[in-house]
Amino acid sequence: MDITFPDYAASSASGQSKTDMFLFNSNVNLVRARGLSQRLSLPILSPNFNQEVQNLFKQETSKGNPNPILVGAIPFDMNQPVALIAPELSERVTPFASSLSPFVDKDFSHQVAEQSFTPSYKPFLGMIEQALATFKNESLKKVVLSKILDLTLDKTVDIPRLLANIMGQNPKAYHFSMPLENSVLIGASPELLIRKQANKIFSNPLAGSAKRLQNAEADRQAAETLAQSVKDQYEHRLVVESIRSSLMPLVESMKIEAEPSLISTPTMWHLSTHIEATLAADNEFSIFDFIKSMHPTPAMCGTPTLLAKDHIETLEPHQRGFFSGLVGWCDAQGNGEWAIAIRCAEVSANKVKLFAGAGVVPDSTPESEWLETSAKMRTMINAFGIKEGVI
Ligand SMILES: C=C(O[C@@H]1C=C(C(=O)O)C=C[C@H]1O)C(=O)O
Repeated sequence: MDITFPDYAASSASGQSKTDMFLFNSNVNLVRARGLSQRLSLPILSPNFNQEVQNLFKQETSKGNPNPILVGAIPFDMNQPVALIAPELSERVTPFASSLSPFVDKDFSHQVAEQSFTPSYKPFLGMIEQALATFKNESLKKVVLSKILDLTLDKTVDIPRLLANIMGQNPKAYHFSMPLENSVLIGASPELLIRKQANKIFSNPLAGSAKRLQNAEADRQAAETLAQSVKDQYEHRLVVESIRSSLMPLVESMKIEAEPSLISTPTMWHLSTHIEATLAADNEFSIFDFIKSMHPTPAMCGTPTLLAKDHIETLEPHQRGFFSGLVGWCDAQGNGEWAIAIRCAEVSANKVKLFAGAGVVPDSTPESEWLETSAKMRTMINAFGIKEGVI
């Protein structure tokens, strides 16, 4: 790679890094990649997907790359094509926390020229009401419904500067910047679907949310209320149970924290559970086998999965694309990391799409789901330095 890791902050701050650069940082691994050697764009559920991945790695190795990787994004709907590439150049390093969050760029700001929600306020409330009515006569337990905020900004977004600001404001998040065909998918996700390191698997599902508050005492109260909330604990349990049952047939042993803990981002509180599993030494699973079995979890889709997915398709007026899908990387040995594509934006020049979803269960209320989804958009609103009250 032409830029060594320690000068990353400087290069991104001075705009040397281009919008065609892929970056994924988990604070365990920092992966940067540039250029296209090969593209993979079939759905992950295609019967020949794993074979295509293997062929691609073989070809990369025969081109003289001893450690090829695949980087990119997997959509919410696994029947849609992935956007994965084998890059021309890549590097994977262990990041040093001190050089990862260069600074919060106070001068980075944007004005909003136009904005619109899909669905807008009233239809969003109607969508949640329809979901609540469904709980009464179907076996649906939870469905995650989302909205999109389309913004037209006063100027073209400087992607490297936005990325530096995302990292500065959210040092503990999974940072990503992924070039798509006509846009860049960029964000700071708090949620890890899977990290695979040799025969160890880690997952950190979140579900159950509360907005952070300015006043320290009120903020602490909000966290306390979330921890005690029967509704949020139920929403969370559905996710953990689903991950447990999808991992069970593939692993030798599994450790799941008995109780969820509270985690915070600069804008939200969440209930979080750490899951760790060990695979049999002679296992031949690829990381994509785990993804196919785990994704989409009830944190992004609902319970039961297929029924919830049908309801999402009927109720949401928009296509999710890569939102609530996955962003990450993997190598030919089956190691890799995939974060959930939330708290992110799709940026194309001065056009920005923000996305946020919320888990709806029988105790949900339409207004609070509207407020929760708006609060989740704050991560990216703050990263763009948008000061006026758009949400
Ligand atoms: C869907 C999103 O967030 C997810 C939904 C959550 C919830 O419903 O409480 C919490 C964290 C995430 O798993 C999002 O941020 O858009």
